[in-house]
Parts: sequence; structure tokens; C-alpha cells
Amino acid sequence: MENTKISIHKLNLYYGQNHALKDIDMDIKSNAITAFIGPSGCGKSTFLKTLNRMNDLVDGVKIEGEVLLDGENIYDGKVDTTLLRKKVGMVFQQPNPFPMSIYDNIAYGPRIHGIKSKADLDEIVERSLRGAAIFDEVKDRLKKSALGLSGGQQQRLCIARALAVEPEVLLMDEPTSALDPISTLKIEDLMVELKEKYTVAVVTHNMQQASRVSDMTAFFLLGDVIEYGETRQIFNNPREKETENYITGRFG
Ligand SMILES: Nc1ncnc2c1ncn2[C@@H]1O[C@H](COP(=O)(O)OP(=O)(O)OP(=O)(O)O)[C@@H](O)[C@H]1O
Repeated sequence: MENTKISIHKLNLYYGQNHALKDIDMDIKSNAITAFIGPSGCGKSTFLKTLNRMNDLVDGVKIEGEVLLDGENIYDGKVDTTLLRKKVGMVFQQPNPFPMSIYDNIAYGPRIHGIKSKADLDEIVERSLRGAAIFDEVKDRLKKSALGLSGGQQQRLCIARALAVEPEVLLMDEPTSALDPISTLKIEDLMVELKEKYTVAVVTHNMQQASRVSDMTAFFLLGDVIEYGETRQIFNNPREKETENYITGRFG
């Protein structure tokens, strides 16, 4: 595919005896939003986490196949997973700010990667908060605890924290499922802005969200990708009966 950022070949993942991802082939476009949809337990989060090797941390997991990021296999033995996760950042379902100030939440990653100068950190903190559309709301309380923010603000803070280490890809696992409709729309608008600079992949149970924001959609069922294509085609003219049943709410 043109503009491929991540190319997945024959990816299989086993949790012990449970074959959770089955022979997945997929090209993920750069500077686009790709949505993963499907019923609970069908492997969407597992798949998302294979894209920055978060499943490596699970006991008894076995992963076969290739995930090429800009042509390089991230499962190659010589890959530094800390650097990989800097390039491929992640935002989770529950906003999870660290119990420290707003400023320190954002500066945390850059500090780990060796940035010490206050001027540099100030600049990164402001740029990241602006990039996550939350700077104006928090600029007067950067030294206050991040735990005092609303859920929607916390989630944008977590997006800012991911942006602070200058990733290329942003993985989002149901980023709005804990948020009210207004915060959800803010995050959706933000996602559309973010794809100008980043490649975004998002797991969502919200069909309207997938159809509103994503360019490409993959429908998962029991560890298989049943159908993958342009979001418009998947929602308006699905090729597979199972896809149609799912998006029209007949199961799942
Ligand atoms: N850490 C783990 N250890 C063992 N099995 C796991 C683990 N995480 C997920 N699984 C299993 O892998 C399968 C896929 O789970 P996964 O969480 O990827 O699905 P999902 O589609 O993201 O579900 P949901 O929409 O409910 O989040 C399930 O059978 C699940 O029980």
C-alpha cells in the first residue's frame, strides 16, 4: 500500500493455548487513522499492543510473524523496546496520569530520555500540551497535581504525555470509553488533528466514532481480521456478512 507506516505479515499470537491472533496481514497507512472494531475478546487490544511489543510483558505469550515499522521488523532481537515505545506511543482506556504535577507528567518521558535543560523542558511541555489541545485550560496550574483534572482533561494530558517524546505512531485503546460525550468529541477532533503529524491506530467499541474519525477500519472476529478497508466502504458497503451483522448491531 502507498504510504505504509506499519506492515504486518502472518502475525500469530498465543496466550498459552489460546490462539488470540490468527495469521494477520495488514498494512497501516501513515498520517491516517485506522480503527479496530469487533466484539469483546476478539483480539483488538492484543493486536494494538503487538504494534509496540506491549504483549512481550505477558507471561506465556508466543508471537510469530513480522511487524515492520518503516520496513524494520520490530520483533528483531536487536530492537531496543524502550526506543520502540518512544516511537510508538500508547494511550489507554482509563486516563492514567502519574500522581505528580501536570508539568512533571509531560516532562517525565523527555527527562528519561536525557533532556535536562529547563528551557528545553518548558518548551516541550508547552508544545505537547498545545498539541493535545489542553494548554489553555491548564497553563495557569502547571505545577498543580494532574489528579485534579477532569477525566476528559486527564485523557488529553495523557495524549500530551505521549506526544512529549515525539512519537511517530500513536496507539489508542478505547481512549474515550470512560469519557462524557463532550470530552469524547474533543478527543475525536484532536485525533483528526493528530493524524496530520502522526499515524494513529485506535480500538473502539463506538461505531459512530469509527465511522466519524477513521480513514481505514479493520473488523476483528475471534482473532481473525474478517475485513479491512476504507472506513466508508466498510460501513456503507461491507463485503462480508459478519461485518454487516456487526456494524448494524445484530451481534457483538
Ligand atoms: N494478558 C492476557 N493473558 C491471557 N489471555 C489474554 C490476555 N489478554 C487478553 N487475553 C485473551 O485474548 C483474547 C483477546 O483479548 P483482547 O483483550 O485482545 O480482546 P479485545 O477485542 O480487545 O476485547 P475488548 O473489546 O473486550 O477489550 C481473549 O480471549 C482474552 O481473554
